[in-house]
Amino acid sequence: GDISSQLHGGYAHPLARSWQAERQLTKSMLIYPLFVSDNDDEEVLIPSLPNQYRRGINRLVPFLEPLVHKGLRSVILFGVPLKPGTKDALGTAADDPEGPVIKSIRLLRQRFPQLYITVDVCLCEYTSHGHCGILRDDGSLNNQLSVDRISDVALAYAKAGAHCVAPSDMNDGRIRAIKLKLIEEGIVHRVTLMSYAAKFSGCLYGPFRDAAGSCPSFGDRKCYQLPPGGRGLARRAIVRDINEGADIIMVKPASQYLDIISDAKELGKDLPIAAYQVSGEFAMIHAAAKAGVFDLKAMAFEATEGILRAGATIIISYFVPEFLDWLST
Ligand SMILES: NCC[C@H](CC(=O)O)[C@@H](CN)CCC(=O)O
Ligand SMILES: [Zn+2]
Repeated sequence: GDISSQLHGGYAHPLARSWQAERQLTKSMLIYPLFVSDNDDEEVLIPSLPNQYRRGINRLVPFLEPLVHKGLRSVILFGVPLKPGTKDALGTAADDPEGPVIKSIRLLRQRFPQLYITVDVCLCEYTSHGHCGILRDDGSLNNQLSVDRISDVALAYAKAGAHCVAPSDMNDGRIRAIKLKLIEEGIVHRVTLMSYAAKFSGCLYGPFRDAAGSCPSFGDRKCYQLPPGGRGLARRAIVRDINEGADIIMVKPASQYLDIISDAKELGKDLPIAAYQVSGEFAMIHAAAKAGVFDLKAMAFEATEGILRAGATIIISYFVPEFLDWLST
């Protein structure tokens, strides 16, 4: 038949099939989420998040040592304050110099000099109301107070030694505020600002909230995380955060938002794009594999193929320990 109709020859061999992909998954693309609590010696399985644990600071090094040896390059830290009385309306504990996050930043920088330490910046784990900011009397986010507080927390983490701060709060203008404080402090040259620029509200964060104890005590996050149908809003938020000084743009969740990842790559073609395969995506793949829908490893890889194809070159995933075993580079 007509020669232009013949495509099979271009992917007849496994290597030729791998050449068809613009981006290949490598260990250096992977960031592994860690839950660090203020109970120094605990190591507690998180029931809704398969194989994931909440750990106290004394359990981090023994856990990470073999992973670093296998090629783990980066982690993202989430603080989980468990001590009663820690939470308040302002999320005061978020930048407690004796808190689990700041102590872990110092420990990991000292113990694993090559490990790139990313730190999530938010207040929802530390506020009594569980929202990602400081509230007005009517329960809505007070933008000015929230942005002031979030940028103070980001600065504290950066001063403690974080290579990267990643504000997941979704308050308007927090990227600009963080960038300005890093500049004023004279450390902007050594701190990456990764924005959760397009982060959508929805039902895929449940297991994380179980792990982090970060459920909103009332209402929801629909007035600050993006509405799932808001493609235009996401494009506007991505452009805004690039203009406010973000060094990396993140889209979250990942597999249900591949068009947004593609938009982020188009709008931020000169920046690395990150994607967060969230707790619900991860738990769903495990649950389906357990139900016999597909092989776990095959689906873990197929999900990342889509995320890479859409344009991400950084993936935050709870599968990272497995990928360190499954990948050769
Ligand atoms: N700061 C918000 C945390 C947010 C979940 C939520 O909206 O509660 C994500 C963490 N950045 C959840 C991540 C996940 O589900 O894996
Ligand atoms: Zn939050």
